[in-house]
Amino acid sequence: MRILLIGYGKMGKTIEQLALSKGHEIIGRIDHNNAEDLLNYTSENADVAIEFTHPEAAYGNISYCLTHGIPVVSGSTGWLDKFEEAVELCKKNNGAFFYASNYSVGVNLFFHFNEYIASKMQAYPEYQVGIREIHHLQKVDKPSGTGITTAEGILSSYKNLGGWVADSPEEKNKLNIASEREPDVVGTHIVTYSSEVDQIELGHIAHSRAGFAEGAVMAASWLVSRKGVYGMKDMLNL
Ligand SMILES: NC(=O)C1=CN([C@@H]2O[C@H](COP(=O)(O)OP(=O)(O)OC[C@H]3O[C@@H](n4cnc5c(N)ncnc54)[C@H](OP(=O)(O)O)[C@@H]3O)[C@@H](O)[C@H]2O)C=CC1
Ligand SMILES: O=C(O)C1=N[C@H](C(=O)O)C[C@H](O)C1
Repeated sequence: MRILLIGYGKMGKTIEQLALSKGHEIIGRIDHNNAEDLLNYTSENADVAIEFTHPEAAYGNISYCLTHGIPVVSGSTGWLDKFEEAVELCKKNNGAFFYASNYSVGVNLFFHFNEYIASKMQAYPEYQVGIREIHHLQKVDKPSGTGITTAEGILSSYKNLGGWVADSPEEKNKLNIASEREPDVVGTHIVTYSSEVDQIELGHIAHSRAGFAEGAVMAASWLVSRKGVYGMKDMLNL
């Protein structure tokens, strides 16, 4: 595949290495400094774009791809207030758009088990549920996209909780997502059910960015022959 990398930071570089090792071609690398070079790309020269940038930049990059016939795989977080607009744009342009807050297969299994556990735990109100996410110091958004997806998985069963809150454990009728920032932590997510007498935990710890890159390149290969809006549940049949 001829891959256009939009975002050439930690993820862009990890994806490049993996994609080259699998025999793909990187036809362009876009970052903050050469953002206008995006205008050089269309469906004529790019088979797919893989976009990992910044909350402020993601929607613009995705909409460019969707309006220029380039299938786009995005992993950027912190921009999802515009997600429905991206979905509409994709439909209007008969485009192809893949989004995941986390491309690791392990995290998507964690999402699956998280939903199952929540469906059982909601019957036991003596357990208070909470989420912790821990990331490196360079992360610009919080809570993490993965933390928010985890919260949505719990809230689909916990109808009595009126949404999630960030770093506000005192709001007892909401699901708290606690964010911690520490040097060199790739991405850790832990769901805790805590009672007076015991505690149950489900967690995922990423040891490197390789799992995110694997999933993103897999999604790009999967998307190029499709039209529509997709996520990891579609690709992995979860
Ligand atoms: N879904 C998933 O599985 C994962 C998602 N992420 C998410 O991916 C995103 C990127 O993460 P990461 O690579 O670690 O971050 P980095 O900060 O290392 O890299 C971000 C890159 O985006 C570039 N960028 C910023 N603004 C623009 C713009 N306007 N146009 C084009 N490029 C731009 C930056 O350029 P410059 O350096 O010049 O500013 C940099 O190259 C984040 O939102 C993160 O949360 C991360 C890991 C996994
Ligand atoms: O910024 C990161 O690094 C990560 N971001 C994603 C998120 O916000 O969930 C995924 C992963 O945890 C790493």
